[in-house]
Amino acid sequence: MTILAQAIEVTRRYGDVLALDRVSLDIRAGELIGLLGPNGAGKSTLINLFAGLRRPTSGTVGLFGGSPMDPARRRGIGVTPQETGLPQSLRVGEITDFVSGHFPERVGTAELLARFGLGDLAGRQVGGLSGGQRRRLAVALAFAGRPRLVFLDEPTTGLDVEARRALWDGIKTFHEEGGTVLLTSHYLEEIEALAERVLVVGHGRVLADDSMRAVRGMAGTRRVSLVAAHLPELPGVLGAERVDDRIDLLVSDPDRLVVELVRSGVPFSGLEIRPATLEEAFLTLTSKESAHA
Ligand SMILES: Nc1ncnc2c1ncn2[C@@H]1O[C@H](COP(=O)(O)OP(=O)(O)OP(=O)(O)O)[C@@H](O)[C@H]1O
Repeated sequence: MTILAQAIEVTRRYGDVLALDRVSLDIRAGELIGLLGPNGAGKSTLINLFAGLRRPTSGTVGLFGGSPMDPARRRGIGVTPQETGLPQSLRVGEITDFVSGHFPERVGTAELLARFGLGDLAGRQVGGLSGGQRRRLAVALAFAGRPRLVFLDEPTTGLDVEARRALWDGIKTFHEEGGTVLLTSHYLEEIEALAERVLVVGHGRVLADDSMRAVRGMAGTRRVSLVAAHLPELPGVLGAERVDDRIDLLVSDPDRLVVELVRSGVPFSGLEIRPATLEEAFLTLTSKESAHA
């Protein structure tokens, strides 16, 4: 599969701060990648390097087979940073025309706005938009120049459920048409809903880079759920939660737990075992990392 962007042994320092520490990864055509990591893990720095806004301290960053500093290559990407400032007095349609005008190929303004649920707002001044509408416009603009590769840094932070879904639809349509996306999010359900590949970063290092399914399983934990009045001490229980008469146990070895449970003779029913969620995997991966840091 064609590699659109690549980081090879990339380190980025800001003075004494080591934001990225020998990171290597490929972004291949057609992928939708979720980039996860706690605050300060180095996610925005990585996007800035791919977008040619920063240079690595050491290592190599490639975009479309050359340097991201080359403006001709940068025209092939779309970026929405975490914070954007849009001119308040311009109308939504005017800003969209203005941004599209910088690109040789473009999505028509009406089509672009419709894709992101902004079709009715083309004539509205940006100063009159709600925070959520403004954020959706900022994300839509990343797609204006028919990019091959889009970087979205926390695209839906602060959006309500409906606005978030409108944005997801726009991102999904782009991806279904063959577009490539790397997005960061603090909403794990967003990464679960959109991404096929998950990258977990912590302290500037890549802690996991695999399919959604594999990353979920990586933590090696399972959730065992059952109905019981009380439970004895059981081996390998990492966490427990009771809701009414149902008890949820986060465990490392579900087989052993069930054997011990049966051996204990305590009555129980409704036994269910399922893989850990992305959130559980994420917490396990990043807390292991802090323990080693
Ligand atoms: N311009 C800068 N000057 C100094 N330090 C910086 C600069 N930009 C980032 N850093 C530091 O580099 C580290 C990585 O920051 P980065 O913004 O890449 O993290 P992040 O994963 O995007 O975090 P968040 O989830 O909070 O957005 C942090 O310790 C941050 O304080």
